[in-house]
Amino acid sequence: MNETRLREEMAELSRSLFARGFSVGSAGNISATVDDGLLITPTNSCLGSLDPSRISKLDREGRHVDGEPPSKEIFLHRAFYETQPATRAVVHLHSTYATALSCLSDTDPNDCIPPITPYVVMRVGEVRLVPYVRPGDARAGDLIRALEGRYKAVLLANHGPVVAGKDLRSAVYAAEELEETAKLVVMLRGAPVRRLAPAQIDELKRTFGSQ
Ligand SMILES: O=C(O)[C@@H](O)C(=O)COP(=O)(O)O
Ligand SMILES: [Zn+2]
Repeated sequence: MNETRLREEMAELSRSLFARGFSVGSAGNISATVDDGLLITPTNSCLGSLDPSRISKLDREGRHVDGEPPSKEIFLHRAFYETQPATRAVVHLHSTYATALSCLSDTDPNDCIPPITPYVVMRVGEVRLVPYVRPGDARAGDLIRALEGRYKAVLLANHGPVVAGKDLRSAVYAAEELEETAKLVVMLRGAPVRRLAPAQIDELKRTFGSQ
């Protein structure tokens, strides 16, 4: 996909997320790679009204070369690209239920989103909790790098989800699936939930791989 089309797709998908309440105000940020660097939503921008031509562009060294000033979470996004060669897009949201799980003190940090449906296994996989740092703190990048690329999705403690994908649409769809599953997890709290069995999870991974 060429850069012009990618900018348009970033604005379209962001608008769709905003319209359905996955993001409010100026919360969240989205990035995607291009041949000579990456595009990222401008800091303090509203996902509901991005201007494709004003989206920030950074070169391969992370220098701001075009558009409005980039999201302050650039360290977080770059850490995913550095540790996951197949990742081409990263989505960070404050979507309500995933953020609720990121705040609950009894969320298992190694298994924030249990494998309760096939689709969350196929689209998201295991989700790790990353310790709290202030939004925009470069240490968020260090915390992601420490995971050595093993997780496609994480919850930032007391903050919200971050999801990586092989392209922008995949990352957005995975972020949506993570949020919908977080909603189920919150709704089912206290109920005797049946998780998918390891053999069922293995079958899904064998059949569908990482989408
Ligand atoms: O929570 C925050 O402040 C950031 O993580 C965020 O979601 C929005 O920051 P910008 O992308 O810099 O607007
Ligand atoms: Zn945030």
